[in-house]
Amino acid sequence: MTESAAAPKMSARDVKVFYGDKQAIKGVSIDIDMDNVVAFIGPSGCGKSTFLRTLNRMNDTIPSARVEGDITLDGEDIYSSKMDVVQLRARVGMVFQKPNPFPKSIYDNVAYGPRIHGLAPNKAELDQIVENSLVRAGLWNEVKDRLSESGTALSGGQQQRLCIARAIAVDPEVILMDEPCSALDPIATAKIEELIHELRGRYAIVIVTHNMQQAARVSQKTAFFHLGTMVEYGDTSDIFTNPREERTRDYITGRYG
Ligand SMILES: Nc1ncnc2c1ncn2[C@@H]1O[C@H](COP(=O)(O)OP(=O)(O)OP(=O)(O)O)[C@@H](O)[C@H]1O
Repeated sequence: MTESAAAPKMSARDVKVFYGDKQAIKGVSIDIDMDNVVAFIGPSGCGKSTFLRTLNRMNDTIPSARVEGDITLDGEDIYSSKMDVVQLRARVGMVFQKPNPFPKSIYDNVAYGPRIHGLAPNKAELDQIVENSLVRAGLWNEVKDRLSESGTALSGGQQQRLCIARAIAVDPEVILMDEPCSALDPIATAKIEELIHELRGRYAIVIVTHNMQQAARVSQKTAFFHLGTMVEYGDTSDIFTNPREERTRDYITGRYG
C-alpha cells in the first residue's frame, strides 16, 4: 500500500466558521500535503485568514468564533476534546502578518518553545536547537555574534525570520503563514520567499497572501477563496493560466479584489 505516502498531512472537511451569527466560512474542504506549498488567495474579507486560523485552532482565542466540520492532522481530529491545544500549536506553527518577536533576547525568542515543551535536556542541546533553527531560518550568520541582543532591535525582515526560527524550534510539521511579507520591503520579502522554497518538503506550508505574484512564485498549489467559499483549488500553474471557474479568472485578471 502506498496510502501512507500519499495521505495528506492535514484534511479539512465541510468546515464552517461563524463569528456570532455571521458566517465567515461556508463549508470548505481541502487536503494539505507535505510536498507542496499551498497559497490561499482571494479578495479582502473572503475568509482566508479565518480559515487558516482553523488549522491550528487559533480561532479558539476569539470568543465569538465557532467552528464546525472536521479538521485532521495525520488523521487525528484537531478539534477533539482530547487534543492538547498547546501541543497542536507547536505541531502546526504560525507566522503572522506583523513580525511579533517577544521582548526578549534573540536567543530566548528561539529557545522559548523548546524550553516550554521540554525539548532540550541541557544547555548544550538547547544551544544546538537555537543554532539549527536560526540556520534554517536563514538568520544565523546575521545574528550569531549578538544572540543576547533584543529580538525587537532587528530589522523587520530579520524579525520575521526570527519568528520563523521560533516556529521551527519546536520541530513543527506544518507552518501557517498569514501574509508574512505584507509589512516587509521587497528585499526582505525576497528573502522570506527564498526561505519558503528552502523549507518546502520539510514542513507542510500554507501561506495567505494578497499578492498574486507572490502566490505564483512560492506555491505549487493555490486555493482561491471568495465570500467564505473555496471556489477553486489546484496546481498554481493551472489556477493562474487556466482556471476552471469564472470567478477565479475574474480575480486573477484583476476584474475585482
Ligand atoms: N474577530 C472577528 N470578529 C468578527 N468578524 C470577523 C472577525 N475576524 C474576521 N471577521 C470577518 O470574517 C470575514 C472574513 O475575514 P478574514 O479576515 O478571514 O478575511 P481575509 O480574506 O483574510 O481578509 P484580508 O485579506 O482582508 O485579511 C470578514 O467579513 C471579516 O469581517
